[in-house]
Amino acid sequence: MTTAPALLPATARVYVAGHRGLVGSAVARHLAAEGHEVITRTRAELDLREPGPTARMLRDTRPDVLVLAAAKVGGIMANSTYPVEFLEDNLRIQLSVLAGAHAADVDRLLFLGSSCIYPKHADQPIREDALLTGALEPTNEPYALAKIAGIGQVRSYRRQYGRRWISAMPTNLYGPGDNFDPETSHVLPGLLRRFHEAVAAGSEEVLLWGSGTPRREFLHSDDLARACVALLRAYDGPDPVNVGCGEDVTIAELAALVAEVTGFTGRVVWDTSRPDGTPRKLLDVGRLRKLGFEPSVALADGVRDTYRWWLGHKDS
Ligand SMILES: NC(=O)C1=CN([C@@H]2O[C@H](COP(=O)(O)OP(=O)(O)OC[C@H]3O[C@@H](n4cnc5c(N)ncnc54)[C@H](OP(=O)(O)O)[C@@H]3O)[C@@H](O)[C@H]2O)C=CC1
Ligand SMILES: C[C@H]1O[C@H](OP(=O)(O)OP(=O)(O)OC[C@H]2O[C@@H](n3cnc4c(=O)[nH]c(N)nc43)[C@H](O)[C@@H]2O)[C@@H](O)[C@@H](O)C1=O
Repeated sequence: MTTAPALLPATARVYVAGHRGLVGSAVARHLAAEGHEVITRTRAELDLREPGPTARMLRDTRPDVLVLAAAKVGGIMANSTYPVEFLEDNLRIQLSVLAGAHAADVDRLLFLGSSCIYPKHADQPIREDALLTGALEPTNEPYALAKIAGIGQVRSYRRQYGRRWISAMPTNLYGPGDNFDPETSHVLPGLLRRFHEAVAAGSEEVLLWGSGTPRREFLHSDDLARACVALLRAYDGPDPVNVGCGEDVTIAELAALVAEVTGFTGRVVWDTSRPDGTPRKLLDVGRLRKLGFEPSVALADGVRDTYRWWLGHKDS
């Protein structure tokens, strides 16, 4: 009787696509710390939207495992302002990377989607089977559609070719290496920067977006990386797996925490001309917990750690 090879052999060579990003850098760090050879290419070396060069690189390097953490990513305003890039760049990256990985016989592949693939008014906490049961949140529908297509690609390669490929759906992420641009970032780095600059300028007031009432769940990128490794090691099924911490906060509560961390004591004013986005997207993380994963970074610690990182890097 032959047994299937281990899902993540200790000697596996792993290509981390997007290794300079928030997620890719954390995943690459964790895999390297566990002794894996990590293969990387910068965007200047390889534009993953291009199928020919992507297929050639994969054929030449022959990774055993691929983590797709390269994508067009951004906060609510970036998604609303550049819907074409959020749809097309992501579709193109997914098409060229997955087809190239199949041609290069990559045994294990982890595709990263996002909690925004679920319907805007899904029951909370959101289970994986809520996928495709209702209308999406308009501010990020193009991005969500590309990510839903990616889940479909993974499932199709599994069904037609027996590939041991999987999909993970992370909640909102943050950590060292995040994007702190005030217009295109996600809320957490955006708030750290706004509050920091208000303190530096001696301002009494900080202007934040929306109403402050939407709820979001935040996971540190180190926890996400640990979850990715756990999934590669233990999971081999067609359904996506939610990755979160199981708790959420309102944006107003997050603002209070960031004010405390940055030392801001003034007033918060809400700019309701900016979108709120989805009212709530707390993930049901039961499936991930069954694999033995528990997050280890508390939000307050993670925010402090990310603020420290940014203070050390903001001028470089
Ligand atoms: N951040 C979050 O809150 C969440 C992220 N995710 C998912 O996690 C994954 C990683 O996101 P995150 O790390 O935050 O994103 P980042 O923007 O931090 O990193 C994305 C990486 O992809 C690379 N990249 C983008 N386009 C191309 C391209 N055409 N060719 C080659 N490389 C490219 C970027 O390269 P360069 O550095 O050169 O720009 C960057 O290294 C994505 O799939 C995202 O959807 C899911 C849920 C939440
Ligand atoms: C990860 C996830 O990220 C995005 O969805 P989002 O969760 O809505 O994104 P966000 O982090 O940008 O905002 C969260 C909330 O925070 C409020 N908010 C207040 N003040 C600021 C602020 O200064 N910046 C930002 N960005 N938001 C702010 C903002 O109005 C909103 O109510 C999509 O890309 C989606 O596709 C996706 O996958």
